[in-house]
Amino acid sequence: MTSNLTKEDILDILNATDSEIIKYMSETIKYQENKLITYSKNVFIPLTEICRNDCGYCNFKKNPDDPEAIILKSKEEVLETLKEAEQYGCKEALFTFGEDADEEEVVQARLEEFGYETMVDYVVDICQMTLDETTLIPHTNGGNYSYDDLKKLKEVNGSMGLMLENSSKRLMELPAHKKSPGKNPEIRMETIENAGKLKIPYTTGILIGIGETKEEVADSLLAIRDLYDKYDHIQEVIIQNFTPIPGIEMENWPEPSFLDMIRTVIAGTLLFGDTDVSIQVPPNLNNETAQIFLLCGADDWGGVSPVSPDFVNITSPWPGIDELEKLTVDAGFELTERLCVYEKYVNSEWLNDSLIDQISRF
Ligand SMILES: O=c1nc2n(C[C@H](O)[C@H](O)[C@H](O)CO)c3cc(O)ccc3cc-2c(=O)[nH]1
Ligand SMILES: C[C@H]1O[C@@H](n2cnc3c(N)ncnc32)[C@H](O)[C@@H]1O
Ligand code: MET
Ligand code: SF4
Repeated sequence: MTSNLTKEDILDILNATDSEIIKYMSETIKYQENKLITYSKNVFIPLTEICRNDCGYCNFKKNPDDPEAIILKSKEEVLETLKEAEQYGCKEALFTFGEDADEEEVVQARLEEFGYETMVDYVVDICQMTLDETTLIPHTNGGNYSYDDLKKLKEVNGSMGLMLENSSKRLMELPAHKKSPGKNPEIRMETIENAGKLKIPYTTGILIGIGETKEEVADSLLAIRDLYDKYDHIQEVIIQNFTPIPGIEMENWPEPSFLDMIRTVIAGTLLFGDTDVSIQVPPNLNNETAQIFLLCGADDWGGVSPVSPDFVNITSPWPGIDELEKLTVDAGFELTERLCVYEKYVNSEWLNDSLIDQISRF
C-alpha cells in the first residue's frame, strides 16, 4: 500500500494560504469519522539526563559536572515512582533519556556500581522490573539503538519510539543538530528501519520550527510513510512544535507559526489518511490552540501524566485529564484512553506472550 499523495501534493498543503487552507482542513474531516481522540495515561521517568548529543533546542540534557544532573536513577528510585504512578491509574511507563549515556565516565561508574556493563542491559532490566513488579507497560524512547540492542528491548517493551526530527542532513550544520551526531537522519532512519524488521510497534515524528524548509518537512513525512509501507510498525506520527525554553542555545529562535503547525498536521493526516496511523499533537505545547488540531485530523494527544511533568518540555504543564476531556468534547470529539501499544499490535505477530499477558490485565 502506498499513499496517493505526491511530494508536490504535500508541498501544496504546506504552502497553502487563506481559503486553500480551509479547503484542505475540510478534507481531513472524513478521517475523523469515529470522533475518538486517544491519550495514554503515563509516568515519565528520565533514567539519565546525560547525553552524547547536544541539540540546540534541548533543555533536557545536563552536563556530567552539573550537581543537579540525574546521572542514573537506581532501580529503587524507579520502582518507587512506578508504584506511585500505579496508584494514579497510569498504564504506561515512559522511559525517555539521553542517548548513549554510557559513553560518559560518570554514567559508566554508576552502572558498574549497580552491576551492569552497558546502559542497554540496565534499561532492559528496568523494563523487566516494571513488568514483574507493576501493572505498567514500558515504552522506551532513549535515542538510537543497534539491531541487537533493539532485539533485547523488544522483549520488555509494549512499544518504543524515536523522533526522526527531520530527514534533512542539512540540519546537522544548524544550531539544532550541529553538535548531535545521533541526529544524523541516516542513523535515525536505520534505527526506525531495524525496529520495523524486528516488528516493534513504533512511535516517531517530526519536530517543526528548527530551521527546516517546507520541502524538508515534506521529505520527512514521506520518509516516515516509506518506513510504514515497508514494515507496518509505525503506530503514530508526532507533529511536535519547537518550544523555546530560557537557557537553551536556541532560546531566541522563532517558534513555528500556528498556521505552519496547522498545515503540517493537515499534511500528515492526508498523507496517512488511508492507514490506521494516528497523528499526535501534544496538548501541553499548544495551550489555547490544541483544539484546532483535531479539526485538522489529529486524533491523539499522546502521553499525558497525572504524576510527572514533561521533562523534555519542562515549562509546559499537562492539562488535567478533566480539562483535556472538556476541550476534546467542546470541539465535537470524544476522549478515550489507550495503551502505549495500539490495539492492532496486541497479538503474537508483534508481542511475546508475557507482554500480551501483562497488557490483557487492563
Ligand atoms: O512527555 C513527552 N512525551 C513524549 N513521548 C511520549 C509519547 O507521547 C507516548 O509515550 C507515546 O505516544 C506512547 O503512548 C515521546 C515518545 C516517543 O516514542 C518519541 C518521542 C516522544 C516525545 C515526547 C515528549 O517530548 N514529551
Ligand atoms: C523527546 C523529543 O522532544 C523533542 N524536543 C526536544 N526539545 C524540544 C523543545 N524545546 N521543544 C519541543 N520539542 C522538543 C525532540 O523531538 C525529542 O526527540
Ligand atoms: C530526551 S530527548 C528524547 C530521547 C533521545 N535523547 C532523543 O533525542 O531521541
Ligand atoms: S533532544 Fe535528546 S538527543 Fe538531543 S540533546 Fe536532548 S536528550 Fe540528547
